[in-house]
Amino acid sequence: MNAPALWQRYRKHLFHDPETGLMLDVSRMNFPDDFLARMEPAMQRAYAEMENLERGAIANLDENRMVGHYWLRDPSLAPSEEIAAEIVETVARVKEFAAGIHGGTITAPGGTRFRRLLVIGIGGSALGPQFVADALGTAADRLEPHFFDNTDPDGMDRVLARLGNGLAETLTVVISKSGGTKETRSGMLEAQDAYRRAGLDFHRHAMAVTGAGSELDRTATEAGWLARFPMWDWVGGRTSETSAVGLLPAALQGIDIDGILAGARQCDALTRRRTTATNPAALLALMWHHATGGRGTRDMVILPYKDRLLLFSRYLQQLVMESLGKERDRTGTVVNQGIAVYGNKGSTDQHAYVQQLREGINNFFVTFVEVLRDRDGKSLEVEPGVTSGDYLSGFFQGTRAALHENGRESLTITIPEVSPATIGVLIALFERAVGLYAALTDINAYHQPGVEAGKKAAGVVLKLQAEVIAHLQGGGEPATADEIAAAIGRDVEVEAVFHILLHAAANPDHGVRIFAAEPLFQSQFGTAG
Ligand SMILES: O=P(O)(O)OC[C@H]1O[C@H](O)[C@H](O)[C@@H](O)[C@@H]1O
Repeated sequence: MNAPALWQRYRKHLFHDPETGLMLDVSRMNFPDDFLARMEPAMQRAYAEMENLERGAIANLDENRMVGHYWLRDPSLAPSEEIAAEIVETVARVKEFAAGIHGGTITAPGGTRFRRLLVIGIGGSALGPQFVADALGTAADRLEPHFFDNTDPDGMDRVLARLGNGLAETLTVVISKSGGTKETRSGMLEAQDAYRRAGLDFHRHAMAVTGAGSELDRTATEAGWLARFPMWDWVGGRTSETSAVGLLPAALQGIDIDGILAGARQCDALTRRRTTATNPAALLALMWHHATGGRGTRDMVILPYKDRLLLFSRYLQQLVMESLGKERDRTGTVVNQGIAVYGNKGSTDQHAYVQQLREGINNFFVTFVEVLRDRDGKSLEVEPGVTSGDYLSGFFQGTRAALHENGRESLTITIPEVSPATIGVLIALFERAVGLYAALTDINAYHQPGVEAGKKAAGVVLKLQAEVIAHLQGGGEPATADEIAAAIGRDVEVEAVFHILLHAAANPDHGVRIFAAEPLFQSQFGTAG
């Protein structure tokens, strides 16, 4: 297609909303001229389904739950006065608590002002807060955010080292919808121990965001933590950024959460439209369907040309892949659905994998995110008449053109700047696009049966570990993994026994020693000493 034809295609399909500044360009996606018309009946059915969802239908049938994240930014949509009131009250409490911290009416013991924030969570209880904290953080942040988002001891030590002697002025927020996630519980116990070792009362520095009555809720209540904020069963982890999960850490950091909510609300109104050409989420969902055949045959590469949006792809990996990556569709048919998501930021990624995108296997489509504003204020000229921001924009446009010239598809989301409102827009845009795409492909986007398997398997490993360690601590001569597995009647699990022994021998915690041999699996293990 020559330049005039491309310009015509660009103008024909360009979505632009003057109020939010949001633009969506799908012109470099090679969908046939009749594609949108062919998909319209299915799209209308998806709109109808989404309207029912917003009215409070049990849209998550597998867990018999409503799906209410849209109500979080417009409580008037909630299906009951009670839910609407809970939403309004929670936002008010979040803002009130943050104001108390910032104003110094809520302090650590001895009147110490809180200056740092340690958020402990994983999955949807960390990825959204991390994305927003990075995207909107500045040197003027009221509390400096830090995260435990894994059960990695060294990872937590690194964060604690950065906090140094600052635990006394660190407020810890433990986030877990279920209240029972083991990684988050490990993080809480590790943090609690660090406060203890610093001679501090953890409960006077701790808050929780969790489901009412959960294990975490009970812990926080019994220990008298500073505050607890609710998570509801009609908000999924990966769609919880506009609930207290995201709003509390953001408000404590000093971010304008009303701006985030307003942007999301405005985008929700746009993506509620039933005229496809004017609905950016519908256009996104249709482009995903075109690019992947509704089967996930191509990967979604997220390429924001803005450092502040570096974590957007990690956030979208959960939102898209945990929603769409399902074994069965809603009829029970095995479909093994999903769309893989990866990417970091441009132009940096041009020096990493864009080579493959340009010339290699054509198994992807790119989602560029263009941010028009370069920075606050003017830039210096890095060349006569050229700024670094001009280069960034030039590299975005050049990469988009270079991919197109070689038959590689891309779409471009443009926002005027990175702000609370535009971050709210981006979050809401993809939440809706995922929901609409799931409707098009008959998937329940709102449950995650697959993650339970991994959790159960971890429990089996830890039970086996207890048997192995007990056997070794019972004395006896050093023995190989084969001999130990046989001795505890676990011959079949000998490989797992071997991994358990290798890990135990690498750490001082269980008193296990390796007497190394080659090949390695003939090494013997015994108790140290
Ligand atoms: O918030 P929590 O209950 O601790 O759950 C944290 C995460 O756990 C699992 O991985 C779920 O699949 C995620 O959707 C959830 O965000």
